[in-house]
Amino acid sequence: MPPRCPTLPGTLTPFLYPFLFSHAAKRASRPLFSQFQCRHDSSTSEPSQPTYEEGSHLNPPPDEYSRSVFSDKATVTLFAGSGGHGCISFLREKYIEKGPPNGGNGGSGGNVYIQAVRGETSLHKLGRRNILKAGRGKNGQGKTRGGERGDDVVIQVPVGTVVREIERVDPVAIEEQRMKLEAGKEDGVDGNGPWKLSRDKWLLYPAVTPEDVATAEFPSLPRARRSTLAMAQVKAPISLDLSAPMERPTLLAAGAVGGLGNPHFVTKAVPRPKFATKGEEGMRITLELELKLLADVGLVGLPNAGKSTLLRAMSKSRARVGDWAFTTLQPNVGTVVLDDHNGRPKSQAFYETGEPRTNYTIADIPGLVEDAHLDRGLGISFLRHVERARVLAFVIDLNAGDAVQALKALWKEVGEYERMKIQEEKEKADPIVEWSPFRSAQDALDNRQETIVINPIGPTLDNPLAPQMPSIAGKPWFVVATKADLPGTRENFEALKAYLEDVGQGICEHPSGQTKVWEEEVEAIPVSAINGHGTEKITEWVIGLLDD
Ligand SMILES: Nc1nc2c(ncn2[C@@H]2O[C@H](COP(=O)(O)OP(=O)(O)OP(=O)(O)O)[C@@H](O)[C@H]2O)c(=O)[nH]1
Ligand SMILES: [Mg+2]
Repeated sequence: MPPRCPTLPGTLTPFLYPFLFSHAAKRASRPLFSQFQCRHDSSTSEPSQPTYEEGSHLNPPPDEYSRSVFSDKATVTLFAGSGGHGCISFLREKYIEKGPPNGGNGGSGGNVYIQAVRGETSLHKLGRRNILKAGRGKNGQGKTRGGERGDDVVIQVPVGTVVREIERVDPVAIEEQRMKLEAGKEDGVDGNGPWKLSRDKWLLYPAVTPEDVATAEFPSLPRARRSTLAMAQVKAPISLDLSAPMERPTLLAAGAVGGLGNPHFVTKAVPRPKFATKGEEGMRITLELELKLLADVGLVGLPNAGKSTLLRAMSKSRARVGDWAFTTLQPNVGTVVLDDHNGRPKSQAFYETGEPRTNYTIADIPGLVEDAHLDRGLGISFLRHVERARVLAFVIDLNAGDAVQALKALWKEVGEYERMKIQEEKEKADPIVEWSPFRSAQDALDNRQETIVINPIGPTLDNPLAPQMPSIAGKPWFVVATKADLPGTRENFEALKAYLEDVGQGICEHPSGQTKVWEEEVEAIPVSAINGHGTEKITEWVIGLLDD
């Protein structure tokens, strides 16, 4: 791999307007990476002939791209393990002709757990597998040996996943329900008593003939049993918001218990029972998973701004790069490792849990076009990702016209989208009940109708930033001014910087057009992603924002 900051002879030496940059660095109150400075020349003249290292990681040949695999939604069906069958066996020893029963119980089925972990960034693996089955418990064996437990399944999901239950089939609950319904009845439909209907729940000794089965007198079937672990299960219906990494997995579905061996059915009348019970069937749960938090930083920009190149410059991502719009059609998430390769984290940054931060994630979001909020150019599906980043980095191409206008255009789309979402939420939160209490015949003839609005809760248009709503304008943000290596971009950057200063001082309106916004200093960081220059400053800034 080429070095992170390749210094090409004759190019980019005056890179990144040092006089502007050093001023910003001085003002920034977050110098967490003291030893982490990008080397750049002190000359301030514009570059004349940009040349890039062809075929490098940042300017890759077409066959160097990895296929983007990302999914923010998945539906999975989980099967808890079924229990193993009980065993029918008898002691066999010399001089003991008809030994007592000694069949072991079946092992219980495997459990299904869920765990939110750092490092996972997408749900595509789960979406692809679709069905996850815990292992079945092994059958019991002779000499009172119980069956082995089935293998557990742990579903690992990215931090920020929301889990909702769609469907649940719990055979034990169905059985309990059936028993409750038939509890009062003396006899079942076939006159054998309610419990004896379930002949399929019994296992018979191999030597038993079909006639024996038909006429066999079974004892009452034991109640459907749940494993004791079921107490620790997440309450049904499952609804989880896994917004923090979990030290231990949480139990979603406990495996079913195993069947009972034949010693359980010994009575005076039947000292050597030739039957045992089958294991319970495991439950089936269908879950819908959705990624609420995509990454720590979301790159928001117009098409072709250089977002994917920036992601490649900052992480080991092999996102597709191309000199045309819509190269990226679904988010690419990259991880920026903060380690300085000496075994110690490089920064003094910490996760919310207090542990030292070792990395952060960046999502390269597909480009937004004008009227994206009206779903132009797959707009809504792209904008959906914007609200899933903790910090927004607006990527502005300094070589593509007025940077301030580009920033305003991006904020306009984001702001409009947010307004639409709030309106949608408001409609959901205002259940309208149409009610016609006909009190008299006359009333009915008049066809009177009343409309009652119950609990107008949640954010409204008057109060768009009401609590419990994630607000995009309230997220920390900054600007990455990219392609700063190209000639004639400095003025554009200066204008952008001046504009952001005005926004900070309240001279200019916030580009989102909203009033309740994130109010801290907005930094503009010039970079040349294609050369990997200036990206360290982004890391420094992001860490500061994530730490706040
Ligand atoms: N000169 C220069 N060119 C750059 C820089 N960054 C990206 N480019 C070029 O700009 C073009 C677009 O880059 P991408 O990274 O694909 O842009 P994008 O924003 O991901 O584009 P979409 O995915 O289509 O929205 C490519 O030809 C890059 O080589 C830069 O810092 N300097
Ligand atoms: Mg791209």
